[in-house]
Amino acid sequence: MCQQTAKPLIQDQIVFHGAGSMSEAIVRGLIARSVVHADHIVMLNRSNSERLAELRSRYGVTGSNDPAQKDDYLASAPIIVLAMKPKDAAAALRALGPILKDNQLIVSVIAGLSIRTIQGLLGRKQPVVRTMPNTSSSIGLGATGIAFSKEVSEEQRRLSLNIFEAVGITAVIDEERMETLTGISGSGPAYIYYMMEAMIAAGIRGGLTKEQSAELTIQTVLGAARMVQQTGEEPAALRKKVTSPGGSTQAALEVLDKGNFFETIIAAVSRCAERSREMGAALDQELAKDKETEES
Ligand SMILES: NC(=O)C1=CN([C@@H]2O[C@H](COP(=O)(O)OP(=O)(O)OC[C@H]3O[C@@H](n4cnc5c(N)ncnc54)[C@H](OP(=O)(O)O)[C@@H]3O)[C@@H](O)[C@H]2O)C=CC1
Ligand SMILES: O=C(O)[C@@H]1CCC=N1
Repeated sequence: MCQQTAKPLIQDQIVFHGAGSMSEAIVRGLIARSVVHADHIVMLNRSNSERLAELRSRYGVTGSNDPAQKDDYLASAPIIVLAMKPKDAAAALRALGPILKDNQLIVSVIAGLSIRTIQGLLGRKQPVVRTMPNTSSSIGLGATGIAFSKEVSEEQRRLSLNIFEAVGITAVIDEERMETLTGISGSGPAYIYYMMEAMIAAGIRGGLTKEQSAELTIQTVLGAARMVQQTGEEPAALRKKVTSPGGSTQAALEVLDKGNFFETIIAAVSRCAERSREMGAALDQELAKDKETEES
């Protein structure tokens, strides 16, 4: 019997410009869900050859840090995902602009970097999709914020949504809200991991084995998230159901309140958003430098 292999949803080549944690999370998710075939994925970095070898052997993707080869890939790919650290973005965009053609889609995952600054540093009005994913994309449970520049065609919108819907949920938002979203879902996994670290440590201090403490913590976080999702009840209502008056949970929550837990989380989200804006402003200054050089 002839076996039918399903055609991947995305047939276009995707070039990841930057081959770190975030690129890997997206690539892993795309490949695991057969949304893009590994043959159509190219991962580029600046210099780390060992990392490229690891990605090649793990996912079967193409990897390169050879400057001429990288330019060839970048000059022809219909989709380029910008995934370097913000501090490396200005130089990368200045070098990228002159080799691009009009219709190549730029998808940025870079925190703080605005569509206007991307187009300014490229020196051309390229179609740009600004996104803020998170590392849970690697297991298909990502949450990605998306904003489009007006140059993005309907087909390119669909294509970029396909990429991120394949690795989790998406929220199309006004670009001005991207920093707040970063504070919630982009960086959010780190807050949850931090809380889990503390819970595991507390279990160990109380005499549980490391394995027991970790397993119980994981299941508790998983169960709590699923309860909110599946019951549709507000977190506050579910919290009340755990909290018997005068009981142990109430005693624990009183300690959290003494540490101003609720407002501390809100302050952390707010500082995260502010830091994203600061990183964006630093990249804006790079653009201002380009304009000054042009004028002088
Ligand atoms: N990690 C996360 O949870 C999230 C990250 N992001 C965003 O993703 C971006 C990448 O973060 P992350 O993956 O954690 O970073 P990493 O440090 O893990 O990876 C950065 C990658 O960029 C490469 N790089 C640097 N300069 C260039 C260049 N000029 N050309 C090509 N590649 C280059 C590096 O290569 P080499 O190692 O060879 O120098 C490396 O592969 C950031 O802008 C961040 O804001 C967004 C959402 C979540
Ligand atoms: O820490 C950072 O800057 C990036 C952005 C969101 C998650 N990590």
